[in-house]
Amino acid sequence: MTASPTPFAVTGSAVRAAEEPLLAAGQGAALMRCAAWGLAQHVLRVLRGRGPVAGATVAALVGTGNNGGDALWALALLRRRGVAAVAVPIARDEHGAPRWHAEGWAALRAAGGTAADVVPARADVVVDGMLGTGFRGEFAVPDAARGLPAGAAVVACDVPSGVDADTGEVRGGGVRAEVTVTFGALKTGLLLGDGADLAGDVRLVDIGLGPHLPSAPPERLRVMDGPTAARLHPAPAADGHKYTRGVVGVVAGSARYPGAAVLSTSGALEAGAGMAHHAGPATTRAAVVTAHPEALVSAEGPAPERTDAWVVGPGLDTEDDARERFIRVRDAVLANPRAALVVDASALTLVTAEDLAALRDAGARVVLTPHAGEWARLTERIPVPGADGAGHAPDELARLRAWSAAHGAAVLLKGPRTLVVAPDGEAWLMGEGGPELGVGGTGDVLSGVLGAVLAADAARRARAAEEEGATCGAGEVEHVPTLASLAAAAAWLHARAGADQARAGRMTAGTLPAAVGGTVARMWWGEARGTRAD
Ligand SMILES: NC(=O)C1=CN([C@@H]2O[C@H](COP(=O)(O)OP(=O)(O)OC[C@H]3O[C@@H](n4cnc5c(N)ncnc54)[C@H](O)[C@@H]3O)[C@@H](O)[C@H]2O)[C@@H](O)CC1
Ligand SMILES: Nc1ncnc2c1ncn2[C@@H]1O[C@H](COP(=O)(O)OP(=O)(O)O)[C@@H](O)[C@H]1O
Repeated sequence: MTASPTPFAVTGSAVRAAEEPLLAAGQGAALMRCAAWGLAQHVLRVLRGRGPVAGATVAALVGTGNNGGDALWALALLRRRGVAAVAVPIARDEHGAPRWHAEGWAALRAAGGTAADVVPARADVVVDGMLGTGFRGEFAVPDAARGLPAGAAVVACDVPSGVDADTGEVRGGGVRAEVTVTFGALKTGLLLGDGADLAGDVRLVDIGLGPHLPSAPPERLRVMDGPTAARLHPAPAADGHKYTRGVVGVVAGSARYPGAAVLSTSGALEAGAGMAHHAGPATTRAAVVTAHPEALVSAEGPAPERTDAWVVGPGLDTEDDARERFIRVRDAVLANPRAALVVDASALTLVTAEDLAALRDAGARVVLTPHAGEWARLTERIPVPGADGAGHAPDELARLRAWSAAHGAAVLLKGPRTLVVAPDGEAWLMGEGGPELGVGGTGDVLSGVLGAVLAADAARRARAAEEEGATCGAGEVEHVPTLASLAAAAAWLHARAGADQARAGRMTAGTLPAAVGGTVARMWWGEARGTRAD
């Protein structure tokens, strides 16, 4: 199987930096032509979806910089396809002449395009070529961009105007696009925050920047997808057994919240754990074995040295013995830091900066899994370093990275766009799934899925280390999946399962683990054996 490359995004600033050597080598015009050609192809695609191309009208709102230049060149190409191409400048000089890319306008005029003060009411497509990666300060929406024809599709050139291509922040006004055609690389600002809401369907046009783009964190934001998740959570080896598939310790649930123990343990088992061992009070132990006869249960949990990953937190009763239960898990991981640790739900209110420091110093692989509210409360207790008085660093991704780096633990911030960051700045976006997951208990399931994915990885590492020892280190050192990538893969599996089960008309967290099982089975063994989520 040839591995498809994992999608990624970089900041707009990184793209600008990547362009610099090419601009210095006199390739600016060629880059722009390339971008304009890609933009024109996507506008044609939109036009074809609406009717005949010849005779259609495309207007572009054109700014003063190269973003406007792209739009003008694209209009010139479209004009040659029989499209009525109209350029609307958004800035004029003191003599009333448009301030825009001179060569682009000359090309459009030569092709038979026209200029106008307003977007014609008959426009089928409006290209937003006002501001791209050069956007600074605030965007005051010009009159020409207000009240666009209701039937026109808006296609943004590179970045919707008003969106910060680095962060997704919208400053001043912002343009809402149906399609954003972006050049050189996906921009992080199109995948995060309000920028993601405004960008619509994002299409990437390769303009040959690849070798010049940054390859390392913190510039890259990787995007989790199915093939990548499948590589990170592979089918068990033919000679695999329960220990090589990973043992998950699940410290969850309480007399008050027994269901969380069931959901988390079910998530671990259905995601393929070799064994799940639940530690809890009699009530939760009974509930877990009733739901899963294959689960092990005890008051104290599995032996630290036999455990590959621990999940702690879902449904702990913080008015009861929750801190003691958390400490037992922390100490088990300190005793065997080969085991990964998932800190979820109630445990997010129990973990201290000192706990995290001890775990980091022991080399443990820790992932905290807050939703937005838990993240806000966590960072009140354990602040983001460098945050201003209001507790705000520049943007969410930067805050996550700063916190993770300071405390040596990965963070998986749950939500409609789940983000995972690791202490070295590695970051993943998981955009799979939708609001069907927004029901109580789905996070508990995720904690178990995450435990299983991390346990499988820890068990594989242990086995590889043993085999390495047996061959006196002669073997090749394999690529080691990172903690952040594994966590993002688990979130992808969970979200895909949610989408699968929603399509099948099931909407509760209780049925989600079975859908996880179906999703994993399809991933491992193909459609024929993966029927449960259908
Ligand atoms: N640099 C290159 O070689 C390439 C650039 N490309 C395009 O060029 C764009 C970047 O071009 P530029 O660097 O010229 O930047 P932009 O065209 O994004 O914007 C710069 C212009 O907008 C003005 N401006 C900035 N913030 C403003 C605000 N808040 N309100 C009003 N005006 C504002 C600036 O004064 C400047 O005139 C990219 O997004 C992409 O579309 C592509 O053609 C590919 C090649
Ligand atoms: N609108 C949404 N779109 C996509 N995923 C969502 C949405 N709302 C919630 N989720 C996902 O659902 C899960 C909810 O987890 P959590 O808030 O911990 O719930 P609980 O504590 O009830 O188990 C997370 O994986 C989150 O990413």
